[in-house]
Amino acid sequence: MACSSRSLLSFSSVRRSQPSIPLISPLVAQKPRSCTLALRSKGVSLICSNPKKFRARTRSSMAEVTADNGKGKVKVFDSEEEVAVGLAKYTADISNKITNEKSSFTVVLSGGSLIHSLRKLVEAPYIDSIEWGKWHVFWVDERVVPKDHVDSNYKLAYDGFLSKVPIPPGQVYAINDALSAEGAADDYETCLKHLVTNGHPLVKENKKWVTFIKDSPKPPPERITFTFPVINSSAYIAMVVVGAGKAPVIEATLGKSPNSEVLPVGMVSPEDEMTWFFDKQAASKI
Ligand SMILES: O=C1O[C@H](COP(=O)(O)O)[C@@H](O)[C@H](O)[C@H]1O
Repeated sequence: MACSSRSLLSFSSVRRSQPSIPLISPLVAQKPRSCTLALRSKGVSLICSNPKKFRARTRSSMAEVTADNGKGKVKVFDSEEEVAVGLAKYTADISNKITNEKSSFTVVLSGGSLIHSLRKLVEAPYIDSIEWGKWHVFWVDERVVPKDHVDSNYKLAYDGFLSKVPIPPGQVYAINDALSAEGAADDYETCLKHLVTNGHPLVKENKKWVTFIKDSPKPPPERITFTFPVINSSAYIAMVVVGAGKAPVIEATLGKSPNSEVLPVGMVSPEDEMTWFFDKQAASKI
């Protein structure tokens, strides 16, 4: 099929429509990156800047603080380890909710640190609770490199996640790495359009679904990315943000005085629910 390729896995098409596109993605970077250029837009409205509004839930081994406002739920965990547990529970719960009702569950991954944060999902009890056969996996952004290249988001996900779970290979949609960035973006868009058929509001979207860039400031320079109409057609979006290095971006995004400079994450708005997963370091400035 159009978005298939020949390297680490074999790929084939699915025959039915994809009712919704849940997305698992980390925070879009503050600095423009190729994969996120299309996402750079207005700032983000205030979210949970007042810690007093937080509703604390403490378990024996995990401290999780959850808040809610117009922009979504914010979960702050004591450590990255606890973020990983919280993310596994969240993902398994949504997967079970969807697969109990539908024949497929579509998950869109990013690259980066997200894959490490998904590690608990491939451990008990989560791994055994999930109907992996109904999963369909896409990438919200991908570097235009061979799929066995160290920079490939596909390879990152395969090594750290996909190789450990029984998702049918034909339901894992990697980019065609034999094409140019432009060709790969068009090809991925065509692939998506074949899968999102009648019944989903996205079928009426006539802007680009997947775009590309060739001069990313962060190497590798060539990337493709979903555009906002596709991202925002997700039912659920998880923003997973860990480490002190991300604290200034989180402050600029969700702090008391959100940066007026345009942050792409401000354009992210899923159909049903947005959930932010932070460790204490990432949330230290909000
Ligand atoms: O280059 C990329 O980086 C971003 C951010 O990664 P992180 O390590 O800071 O979480 C990632 O979301 C994207 O998929 C990847 O291509």
